[in-house]
Parts: sequence; C-alpha cells; structure tokens
Amino acid sequence: MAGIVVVFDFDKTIVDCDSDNWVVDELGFTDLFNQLLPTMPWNTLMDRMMMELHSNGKSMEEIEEVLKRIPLHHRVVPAIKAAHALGCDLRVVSDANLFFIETILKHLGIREYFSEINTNPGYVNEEGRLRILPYHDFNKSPHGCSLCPPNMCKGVIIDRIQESISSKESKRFIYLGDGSGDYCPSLRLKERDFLMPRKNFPLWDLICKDPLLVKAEIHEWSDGEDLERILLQLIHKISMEEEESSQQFITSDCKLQILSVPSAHNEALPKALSVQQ
Ligand SMILES: Cc1ncc(C[n+]2csc(CCOP(=O)(O)O)c2C)c(N)n1
Ligand SMILES: [Mg+2]
Repeated sequence: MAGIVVVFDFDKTIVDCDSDNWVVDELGFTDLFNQLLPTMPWNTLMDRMMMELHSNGKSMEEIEEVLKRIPLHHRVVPAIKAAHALGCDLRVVSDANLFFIETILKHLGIREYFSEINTNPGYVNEEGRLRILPYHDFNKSPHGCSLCPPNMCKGVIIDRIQESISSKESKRFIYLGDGSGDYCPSLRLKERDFLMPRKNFPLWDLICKDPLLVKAEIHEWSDGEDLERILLQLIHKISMEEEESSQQFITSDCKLQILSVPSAHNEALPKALSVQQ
C-alpha cells in the first residue's frame, strides 16, 4: 500500500517541545534570547543565538548532546516505524532547522524512514559555528503568503509535494501538526486527506474558529499515545478504502471485457469469471 503520504511537523509533534527553545534554555541563554526576540524574526534570531553560543565557547558537541536528550513521547518512534512498515511515504515539514532535526532523527535511528525533510537549512561552517538560514530567501523571492512567517510558508511546500506526486497516482495525505505555521498547509489539504491537529495547541485553536475552512477530515490528538493510535487507524481506514475501490475497478474492468466478448464465446467463459459479472 503506497498511496499515503504522512507529513509530520517536528517541534511539539515528533518531539515534545520546541527544539530551538530546548537548546537555548539547556545551554543557559534564555535571557539573551528573550531580550533579542522583539528585535528580529525568529529564524534570524536562531542564527544569532548560534553565533552567541559559539563566541561563548559552546561547542557543536555540547549542542548535539543537548539535542540527543530532547523530550519526546515514547510512542512516537514506534508510530513512525509502523507507518513506514505499512508502506507510507513519510516526510517532515518544519520551521526548526536541518541540523537539529537530522541530529535528533539519527540519534533515534529513524532518519532513513523519511523520504524528505523540508526545513530551514542548518550547517556547521568552517569556524565550527552552526549557521541557520531561512527556507525561502525573503529578500530575493518572498513567498507572498500572509498567514506564514517570511522564512517559511508550509503551504507552498505542501502544494509542491501534492503537485510532484498527484499527476502519477492519487495519493492521500495525513498531516500532523501543532503550531500556527501548520494552519496554511492545513487549508490546502483536499477532501480525501486527513488533518491531525494537536488538541489545545495554536493550530487547533485556529481551526476551531471556523472548522469549515478545512476540507480534510479532522482528527485531534493530545499525546504520543493518541498520535500512534489515530495515525495507525487512519492508515488502516485509507488502505481498506483503497482496497475496496481497486476491487470495484477490477470488477468493472472485467464487466467491460466480458461485454466486449462476442456472444458465441460467452458460454465458454470460465465459471469464476461469470460469477464476477
Ligand atoms: C507566535 C509564534 N511566534 C514565534 C514562533 C516561532 N517559533 C517557535 S518554535 C518554532 C519552530 C517550529 O518548528 P515546527 O515547524 O517543527 O513546529 C518557531 C518558528 C511561533 N511558532 N509562534
Ligand atoms: Mg510544531
């Protein structure tokens, strides 16, 4: 069953906190972060904080160690492994950054379960300092969406994923997220898709204001246990539906073939085939 794309937000969906805040807080830079927050966009601030960590002697190893002990619910990794084992195409769409996400996913042993990670670029430069850049270069090519922060429109990314695959086969999406940045992609899901907003988080609050704006079927979740149960139920439900419709397709295909057989040959049809008429 290869007809399902599962899109995961990262912070407060795969892990149970904001990875940016986790690193800043654990390394003791919360006050500076809060002081600078009103003065620049979040993504720019994270790059600046990495500069501050570097100039204060915090090594990449220390940042990695902090990332490896990020809090997450114990059922999330099994849920991801099960969805992958069932043949789903798993992708990450996140406003965190590539370095944090890959460090965590590799540590958990699940990096290879994801076919794609769409996020802000993050890499260690020649000075050994982590650079964090915007996903969209908002000076050169603004994404033009008023719902999203300038560095990343997750809706544009979802559209791109939908376009890249929908021409070949009709894939169905399950989108899991928590934040206000997940609202724009939620509005772009289709009737046959599924949205899993985390209950009482900003995405859920936004949906509750006018649930009819979302075309996808909505299934809320609260913790990793819910996430696992609901995600696997939805995958099962979609697989059953797809199986039923492919059975119908085979049956109607058969009817067409049978109708096109000259009547003299009809009597010679094998019994099993006539049953399908
Ligand atoms: C009201 C408000 N102000 C600032 C931010 C910035 N912010 C906080 S955590 C985070 C990373 C999200 O990663 P992921 O997409 O994986 O959840 C970002 C971009 C926010 N979310 N909400
Ligand atoms: Mg999130």
